[in-house]
Amino acid sequence: MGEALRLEFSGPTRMSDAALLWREVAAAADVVDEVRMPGSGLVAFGTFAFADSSEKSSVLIVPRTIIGRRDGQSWMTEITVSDTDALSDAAPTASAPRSTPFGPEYRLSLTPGAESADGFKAHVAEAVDHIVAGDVDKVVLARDLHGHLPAGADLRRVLADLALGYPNCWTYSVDGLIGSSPETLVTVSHGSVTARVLAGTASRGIDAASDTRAATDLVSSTKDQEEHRFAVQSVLESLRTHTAQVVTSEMPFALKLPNLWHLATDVEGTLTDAATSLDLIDAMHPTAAVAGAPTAKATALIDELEPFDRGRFAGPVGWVGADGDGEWAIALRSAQVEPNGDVTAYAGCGIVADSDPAKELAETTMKFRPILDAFG
Ligand SMILES: C=C(O[C@H]1C=CC=C(C(=O)O)[C@@H]1O)C(=O)O
Repeated sequence: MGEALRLEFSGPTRMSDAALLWREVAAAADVVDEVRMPGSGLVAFGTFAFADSSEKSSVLIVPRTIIGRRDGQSWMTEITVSDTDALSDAAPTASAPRSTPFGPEYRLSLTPGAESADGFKAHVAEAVDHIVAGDVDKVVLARDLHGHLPAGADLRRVLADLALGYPNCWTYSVDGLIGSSPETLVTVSHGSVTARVLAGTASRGIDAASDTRAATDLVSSTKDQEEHRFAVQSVLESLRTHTAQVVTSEMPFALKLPNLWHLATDVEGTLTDAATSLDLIDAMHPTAAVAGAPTAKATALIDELEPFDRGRFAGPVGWVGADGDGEWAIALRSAQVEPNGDVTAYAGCGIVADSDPAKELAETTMKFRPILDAFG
């Protein structure tokens, strides 16, 4: 709740700049932390733009008040900035913030934005041509939906729906970016590094038998395995300079979400240097799960084919503590809510040589479901 400190970044060095500045902020802070749990004490919440050239800012926000809960224990952290006049009214409050009832119910419909359904299929077909021609191995293409929030709409309604509907995902809300992501970019905790890589998707079955078949087919699909392999390789490569003893599950497993199945691989390693979670997101973003492979060629093709700025969609979203530990998800199944009420939602899919434009379009529809249901 509130903002004690807001740090903004942009351009290709947005994450390394954030890592540097956060070290300075943390070193200058006086922290009294009796709880000593991940997320207690000084914490910043962040969301970073996907592209180096994005118009959208990347931010680290230190709230004035944080209510934390972990393993059955709850705490409250109050944060003030002592040497800034503008924040001199940020004196700690003696009592916990009061809860307020949700605002009135509302519904929001989202309609195609800069990329129509037909436009998306045409771009997927173009991407397949590039892959077959050997220009790139995999590229992740997205489309966008737009809407406008009614005045005074209480976003907590949408967040509550997401959190309750997608309990095994990360529900997030940072500077207007909201969503429920199933994919961890990286978690850093006391020298250990973990990540969950997702790529490869199938719809849920309509009954138990067809659902099991959908999962089995996904695990044995060569198209999805290929899509997944690129994503795991990109994570392992980017972790290499900072970690040792990196282990992964031997075979990708099928991860069940309420709206779909994903191919998933868990990765675990040990930090070999003083890298913080911000240094790691800088090293890892963008993985092949959201950009493609090889990275530079895939991001160039995204720039060429997608008719919009992704903003913070598919960028890192999460938190960092004073010691640099933190948890960062990839901002998938997301929507950006602007202060004027404009809403843009995004969903994309990995395109490989065997991709079929109509199936990829259907996959984006499945991936929009968490956001559409929460607003609808
Ligand atoms: C790009 C998205 O999903 C990525 C993560 C999991 C599975 C994916 C896929 O199967 O294409 C994508 O790589 C998205 O949800 O917008």
